[in-house]
Amino acid sequence: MHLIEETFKKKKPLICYFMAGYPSMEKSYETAKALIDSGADILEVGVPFSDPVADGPTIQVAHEKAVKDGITPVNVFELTKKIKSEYPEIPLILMTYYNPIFIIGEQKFCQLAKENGADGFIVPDLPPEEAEEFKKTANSFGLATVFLLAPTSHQERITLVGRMSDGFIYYVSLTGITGARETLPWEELEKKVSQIKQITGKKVAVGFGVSKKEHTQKLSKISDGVIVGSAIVKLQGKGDIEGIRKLVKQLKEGME
Ligand SMILES: O=P(O)(O)OC[C@@H](O)[C@@H](O)c1c[nH]c2ccccc12
Repeated sequence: MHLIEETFKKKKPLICYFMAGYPSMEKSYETAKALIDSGADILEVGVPFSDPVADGPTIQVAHEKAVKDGITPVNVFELTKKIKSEYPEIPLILMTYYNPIFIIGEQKFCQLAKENGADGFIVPDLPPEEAEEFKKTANSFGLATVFLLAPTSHQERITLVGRMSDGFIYYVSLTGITGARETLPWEELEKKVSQIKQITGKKVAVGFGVSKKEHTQKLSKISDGVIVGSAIVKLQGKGDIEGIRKLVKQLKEGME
């Protein structure tokens, strides 16, 4: 069975996003280790890109600095390889905009991802309607493609994503960009997640805005997994590895 699926079978995972190469290659490796050692079940590895349209200020800054420092997909693959060799049981999902895939080529990108320990992809600017070819290629390498749904997604889109998404569906808690929030639209969230689960029969993990234990506590009751990004990346940028450990432990506490 695929590693992502297996992880969801065992528990409701805490999925942690961080940016590769930020604020340095070494620090991003330390970040990954700290995330896993303090309880992250799945990592989303951010691939730096010059025009991250879905990202809020915190992650934008991370993209910008990593790009300026010359971090390339090749560097990201070096990092995933290193993480995978140390933590073979932790799924690594590359979170990348489509452009780097386009430049390297779908076939080659998937091959490199596979060779370097990745387990799948989330490509936020590749709509499922246009992803048939990429999914086919990724799947031929045994790599998962995870797709997103949002509060604005209707039945037809939900059905399509249900068919296209491997392992789980990423439900975006709110319309807008990534970034830690004080509160989430709980009522709508609960309704939508159960609707998606009912239509697709797939696991649904929720991300966007999650920043504290109170959030993970509520989300783990109404969904199959929780995704956290900006709250981590903020600490990552300061090189605050201890802070990352503390945060992940707290978020994880909410899920037990
Ligand atoms: O940062 P947040 O609000 O905690 O949300 C997770 C998110 O960062 C991560 O999954 C992500 C990073 N970049 C993205 C782009 C699109 C969708 C999702 C993402």
